[in-house]
Amino acid sequence: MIEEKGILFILSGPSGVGKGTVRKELFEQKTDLKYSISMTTREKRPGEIDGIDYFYKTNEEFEKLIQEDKLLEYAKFVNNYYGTPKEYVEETLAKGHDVFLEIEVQGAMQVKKNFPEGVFIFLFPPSLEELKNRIVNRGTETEELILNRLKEARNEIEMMDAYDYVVVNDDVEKAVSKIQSIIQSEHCKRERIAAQYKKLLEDEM
Ligand SMILES: Nc1ncnc2c1ncn2[C@@H]1O[C@H](COP(=O)(O)OP(=O)(O)OP(=O)(O)O)[C@@H](O)[C@H]1O
Ligand SMILES: Nc1nc2c(ncn2[C@@H]2O[C@H](COP(=O)(O)O)[C@@H](O)[C@H]2O)c(=O)[nH]1
Repeated sequence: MIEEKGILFILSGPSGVGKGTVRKELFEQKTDLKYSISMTTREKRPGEIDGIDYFYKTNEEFEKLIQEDKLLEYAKFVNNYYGTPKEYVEETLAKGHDVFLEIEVQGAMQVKKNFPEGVFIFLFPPSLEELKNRIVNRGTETEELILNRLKEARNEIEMMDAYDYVVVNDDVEKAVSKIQSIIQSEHCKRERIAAQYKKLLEDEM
């Protein structure tokens, strides 16, 4: 029997590189991917909606989810918890849909341990200066939080080699188009494996 599970795509990279912007644009264009909405303990930003941007949790609620093993991965990032709901991802993949995660690097490395067959994409800034400009100009963080996020960014960039693909986000449209190509290419790889498997079965008959 040929396995028809969906593919897990993980988009990661330093804070402010444009993961959310690129992911939103990708989902404007590509509708058959399923986005896994994360859980977080951070404060809602103006305009964010519970159940669309994140599922907002208290620390106690989040720690209960950890204890109950309800998260595929989680990380503490600049004093807040972030995590991926396990059941949603597993059930959606089992139904044959591709799932897309947009998460930071520590979490991506946990996913890699449990889902080595996932496709790991690192979004890279055109420069560290531009990364800083993007976080500052977004205007959602205090100066202290911006500095903390930039400090993390240096460690995160060092993990780039653990990823399958690196996409430079100098231009949103170009980055989305590259991610679309990666998705197509991964599907072609799976089709090749399925075809080889089918041929093997036919040869045995
Ligand atoms: N290619 C780009 N060129 C110029 N500005 C960009 C580009 N991509 C994203 N931005 C801008 O950079 C800022 C940060 O983008 P975004 O919030 O998507 O980053 P992020 O990686 O999701 O950040 P975080 O990890 O902190 O959530 C936003 O103001 C966004 O409009
Ligand atoms: N490990 C995880 N990281 C996540 C998840 N959802 C989002 N994130 C990442 O956290 C930082 C900060 O996000 P922000 O919304 O406060 O700017 C960013 O890198 C996100 O990609 C998750 O489920 N797990």
